This record gives sequence, structure tokens and C-alpha cells, in this order.
Amino acid sequence: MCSRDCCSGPGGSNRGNTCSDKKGAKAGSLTGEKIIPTPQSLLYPYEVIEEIADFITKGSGMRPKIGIICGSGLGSLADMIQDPKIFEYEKIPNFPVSTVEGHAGRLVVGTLEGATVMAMQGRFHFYEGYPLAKCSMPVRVMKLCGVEYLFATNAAGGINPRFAVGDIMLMHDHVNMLGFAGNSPLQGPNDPRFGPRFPALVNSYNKDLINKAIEIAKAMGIESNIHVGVYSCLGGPNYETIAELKALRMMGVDAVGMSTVHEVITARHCDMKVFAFSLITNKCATEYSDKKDDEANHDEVMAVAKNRQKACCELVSRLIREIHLASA
Ligand SMILES: O=P(O)(O)O[C@H]1O[C@H](CO)[C@@H](O)[C@H]1O
Ligand SMILES: Nc1nc2[nH]cnc2c(=O)[nH]1
Repeated sequence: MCSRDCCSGPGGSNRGNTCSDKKGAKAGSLTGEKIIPTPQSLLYPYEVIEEIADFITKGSGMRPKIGIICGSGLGSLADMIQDPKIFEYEKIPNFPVSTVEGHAGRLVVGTLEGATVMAMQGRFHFYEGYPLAKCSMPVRVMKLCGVEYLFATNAAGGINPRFAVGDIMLMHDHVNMLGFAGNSPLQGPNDPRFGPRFPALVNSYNKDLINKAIEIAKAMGIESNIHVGVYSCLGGPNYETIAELKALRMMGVDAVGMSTVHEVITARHCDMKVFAFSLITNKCATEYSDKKDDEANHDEVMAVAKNRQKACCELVSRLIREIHLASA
């Protein structure tokens, strides 16, 4: 009988995919349980990710170098892609579907500013009922497609009082609240083909790309709308209470959302370079008040994203152009 986490005990649910112990007992059969908790990393074994990546590279005839994840209402980032080959999520084998307004549910592969790119027009969130490993599984697909740079974007609430609605915060660090609570996309047996058991996360956000983005923002004349700060991901789908926002601020958090962190962890685990930003779609109140205006809502998030999509698109396309020119 296999003695590893992947097959034994109540956590075992290998689905016959990855265990190298030929004596491995049938998954989950020891306890007779019908519902078997599955370690996150076993949800998508390497071979399944490889199949999805093959489907995309063969279907598009490309090995993209840059991956983009479009935040809520920022799907227009993918609309910039030239000669797009579009894959609806429901037509990609073993891919989840998008359930959130503002997340179309398509993978777009093509070129942008001369670089080969693939963009997720629609990401997966923990609050949709997906485990974190499932939310960030497409990052591993990107890796096996050839992606070296991850651009992750999100809509977020601004906690830093200096931030205004419509500003852009370049992420230079994060506070992983789901991680504090014991949840990680890397939970379960580690497959070293993706990365190490204990990845370091200091310097996760590429400093050169942050500096280049600041230069680009200056050239665009939007320097005063650009900040560099710390993002935190909460589980959602509810927005935060005042007490939670106060606590986050005390922890040094500048913007809060419900995504991105697990994608960045997965990307750093497999050694991608990461650039990420938050579009500040609402200001988070950190004092009690009766004003209805203080309440975040998704319609407002979408409306602000629509208004600021032009600036976000220009920032992303110019940065991609620089990466492409530097590697040409
Ligand atoms: O992080 P993205 O996907 O941009 O979306 C953010 O906006 C939604 C809430 O309005 C949440 O999904 C939150 O995470
Ligand atoms: N958690 C969270 N996510 C958001 N996404 C956009 N705005 C917000 C916010 O205020 N809080």
C-alpha cells in the first residue's frame, strides 16, 4: 500500500494518475468514504495540464511568451490581441467555466506589439466554489505553453487613503489572507516538474517591470494616478467590513480584492516573471458612517474598469512592447 499523502488515508484521491508506488491501493478505499477530500495539487496532475497546453499550442500554432489575466471589467486587454485565436473555456478539455459578470470565459492567443501572448478573458475565483489550485491551474497551462512572463490584473478596493478611484496600483508585494487561513494552490504533494516544495516569495513582483511601468506611466502623463503598493486577497464574495478594512490597513495593505495572489504564487512556483496591477475601482471606507456611497458594489467596479480600460490597455501594451524589443 502506498504510504504517501497522495493515496493513503482520508486525503487520498489520486484518480490513478500520479502515484509511482505500484502497490498503491485504490484511492480512498481505506475508509470507505464516499466523499474524499482531494489534495489541491492532485486536482490537475502534470499530464492533464500538458494535455490542455498541447490543445492550445496545437490549436493556435503558437507558443506564447507572455500570459495576461484580465481582471473584472478589463477584458479589453485581450481585445488588443492581433490575429486572435479564441478558445471558449467550455471547449477546452478539463477547463473550468467563468461564472462572474465581467469575465467572458475565453482564452485569446495571438500577438501584441510583436510579442506572442495568451490572455485569459475571465479568471476563476475561490468564491465561485473552485479550490485555489483550480483557480490558478491556467497559470500552469501558460507555463507549459511556453509563457515566461505573467501579467495579472485585477479590480480592487483602495484602502490607502491616498488612492483615488481610477488610479492604478502596481503590485510590489501581497498579503495572502487565504494563506494565513491555511489555504494554498500548492497544497498537497509537490510535483517538482512545476517547481520546488518550498518556493520563496520575496521578490515575487519583478522590479524591472515595475520600474519600466512607472517610466511608461510618466510618458503617458498619468504618473499622478500610479502607485506602487501591497495587495491582499480575501476569499469573498462579500466585500469587507469596516473592522476588516481597518485591520488590513494596519497590516500595510493598500488595496484589497479576491484574486491574483494564488495566481502569482503558482507563477512564482514555476519560475515565471510576474507583473501585476490593481485598478482601484472603489475607495474602501475605514471609518464607520451611514453613507450608502461607502458600500462597494460590482456594478461600480465594472463601470470604473470600463472608464479606465484605455489607460490600462496602453500601459500593458507599451510594457509588452518593451519586453519584446529587449528580447528581440
Ligand atoms: O479580482 P478581479 O477578478 O479583477 O475582480 C474583483 O472584482 C470582483 C468584485 O467586484 C471580485 O471578483 C474581485 O476579485
Ligand atoms: N475584496 C474586494 N474586492 C474588490 N474588488 C473590487 N473592489 C473590491 C473591494 O472593495 N473589496
